[in-house]
Amino acid sequence: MKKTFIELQDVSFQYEHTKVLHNISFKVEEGDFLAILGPNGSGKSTLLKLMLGLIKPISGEIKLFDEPIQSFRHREWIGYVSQKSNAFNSAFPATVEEVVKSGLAKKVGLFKRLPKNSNDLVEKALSAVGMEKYQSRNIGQLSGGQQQRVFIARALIAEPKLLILDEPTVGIDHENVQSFYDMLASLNEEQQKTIILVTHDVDTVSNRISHVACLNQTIHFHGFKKEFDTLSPDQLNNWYGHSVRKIH
Ligand SMILES: Nc1ncnc2c1ncn2[C@@H]1O[C@H](COP(=O)(O)OP(=O)(O)OP(=O)(O)O)[C@@H](O)[C@H]1O
Repeated sequence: MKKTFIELQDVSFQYEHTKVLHNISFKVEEGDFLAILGPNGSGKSTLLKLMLGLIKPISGEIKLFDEPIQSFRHREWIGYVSQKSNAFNSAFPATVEEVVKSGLAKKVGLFKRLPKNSNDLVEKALSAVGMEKYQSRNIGQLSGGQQQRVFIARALIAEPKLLILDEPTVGIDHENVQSFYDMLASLNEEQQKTIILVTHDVDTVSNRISHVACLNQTIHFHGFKKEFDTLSPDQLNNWYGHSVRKIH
């Protein structure tokens, strides 16, 4: 039987007086490659923050790797790449290698000595995202998509079981989105990484994704990508609250 990595049961959340999430229940299992899809303001980032334990629900229960989130201690099992991580300007004084190495702190502790094989680990993480040739480049000199790959490598170096990516394709031009998804699919299939990403853009829900969850304050649909493809445009428009295009 597949292991459950994340489970939410009747989770609700509000900021002061604004209700954001209502009775959310769903599971993410080992091996899933899940896209959480929802319009701007639908609560996607809030849902990720709840899953990461950065905020607490007002009601409901969250489990990580079958343990209540309150007692879960293996933070290094979860790699998170936030929406704003690739907002570097070209003068930022850090190389790709340094950025990726900084991800080791999560595994070995902030002030501990880096392992002897840390250079090999950097190479391995960079090659998993197709960025091995950029090791000594300045991070600020890379494109948005390349920076995003480097930040995924920084998460990968701590060897997480689960990768959580907030709007990873923002800043990647249309021609490069497909190869970006191919890279994520190879992390999912060849390196057995379970992946959750959130996106507001229906057009970027690639065929490489295995599952889709549609979120707008609550979960309107959660199932295989193939089932998602059979939904009518009207259903999708209803959940979104405005007209959206679905090309896949
Ligand atoms: N710290 C906060 N305090 C009060 N309200 C907030 C806060 N953060 C988010 N919100 C509100 O909660 C709602 C959901 O925000 P959230 O960022 O989770 O949505 P999202 O789906 O990730 O949006 P986007 O696609 O624009 O990033 C929005 O109405 C937002 O204005």
